[in-house]
Amino acid sequence: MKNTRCRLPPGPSAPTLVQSVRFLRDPYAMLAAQHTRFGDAFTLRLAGMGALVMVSDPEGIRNIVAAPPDMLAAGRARGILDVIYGTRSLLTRDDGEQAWQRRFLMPLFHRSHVTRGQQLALEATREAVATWPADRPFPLVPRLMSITTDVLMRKFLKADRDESLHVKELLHAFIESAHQPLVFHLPRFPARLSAGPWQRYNRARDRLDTCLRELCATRRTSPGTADDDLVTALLRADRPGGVPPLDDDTLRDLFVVVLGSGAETVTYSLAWVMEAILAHQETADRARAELREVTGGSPLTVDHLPRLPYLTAAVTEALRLYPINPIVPRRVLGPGFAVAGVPLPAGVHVAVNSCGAHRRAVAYPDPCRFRPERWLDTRPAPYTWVPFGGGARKCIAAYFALNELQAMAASLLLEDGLRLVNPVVSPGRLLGDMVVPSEGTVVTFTS
Ligand code: HEM
Repeated sequence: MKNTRCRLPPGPSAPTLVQSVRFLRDPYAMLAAQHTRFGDAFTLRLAGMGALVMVSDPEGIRNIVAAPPDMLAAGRARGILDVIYGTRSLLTRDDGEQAWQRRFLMPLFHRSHVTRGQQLALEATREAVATWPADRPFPLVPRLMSITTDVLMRKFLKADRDESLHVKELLHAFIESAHQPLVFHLPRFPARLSAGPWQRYNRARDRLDTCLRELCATRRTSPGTADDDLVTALLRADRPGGVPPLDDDTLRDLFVVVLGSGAETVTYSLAWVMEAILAHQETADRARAELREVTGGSPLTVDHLPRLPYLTAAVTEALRLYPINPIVPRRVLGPGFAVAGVPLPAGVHVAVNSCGAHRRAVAYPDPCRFRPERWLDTRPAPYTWVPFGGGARKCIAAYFALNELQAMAASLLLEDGLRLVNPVVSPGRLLGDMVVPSEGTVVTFTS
């Protein structure tokens, strides 16, 4: 261990527990402090990951995301997520099955599906906002989670209203139980002691898994169409010769990845987008003025969305300052990979430090300022804006999610009565492997 420490880029000397607690409590502040102190390459020690080399310069990032899979593995680096997504989906594996699942799922998020996704996002947002409480503070995050899950369910689950509600309830209860810090960081414990948060987690997982197994059984006997039902599409998929059809456990993991991680990532990103815009009065006024001009007072439709350059810039800028996955990790599998000239031994983790990359002054003058204008005439230079990761394991839904975010933000901003209770951007806290606004974005709403 001592040797390994000597060979890695420098980093804070505090014990793993102390570094982990700091990261858990305020990930952005912790990473910014280390970036200022050590520069573009430094080593953290975090519980569940061990030594983690963080990289934020474009060339270093390119080297990470372009490394061959037998040198750096993404799935194995995400092992901490097994507690939610299991071990059989593309998220947490690196083999030929991962490649097959990726090839199968990517077309479902292709550009040709974006307009439909935005339409669903506008409908679901409008319906939800009509039910929000007026004139009293409430956290926006759970309400956004409900909308983003509805969008994905309407796209991927052919089910009646009651069945959808049931699946949604079980999915949310399961995710919430898995996010309890004790469960998330010590998931193997419940095998020996089923009590407290582990007991809640085991029960929630069993209920969800039973429901999804029943769903698979129903789809086997009375399928939907491959166009509107993910389970049917997966059951009917052509598998390469000799590869067995997908079993229920794999279908379960894929379902939880697409609906669960899909909804969470969009929810937390949207919460940051809304905090950033609403906390900056000039930005909020300008985005609302743009919306009013483009819609001309008529209801917002998907046709208006491509004509909102300022709002699009504000979304891009919010994802720059508040990337929900500030650590995009890979596991070093063998010799040959170096960071800043330091060869990394097998077994350590190396990660794209998106938080650091997004706050480099050379790429972004006045980097800590929220300034959507910087995007009005510019596109990000390669490997300087990486909220969706990169390379062969880049997010399969990046373009789809970006457009969904823009549609939902537009719909929410048209509500003039939506205000932050405390009009500043909150610090973040870690929830699972994502950063969320610490208080869940508390707002008031006057209809
Ligand atoms: C704003 C929303 C989103 C953000 C910020 C986001 C971010 C990310 C990031 C950082 C990665 C890791 C990339 C890497 O390791 O290089 C990733 C991977 C992934 N994302 Fe997303 N994501 C979002 C939305 C979604 C949605 C809506 C879905 C599906 C419905 C999705 C499904 C996936 C999957 C399956 C992977 C793993 C791909 C693989 O390993 O081959 N994401 N995402």
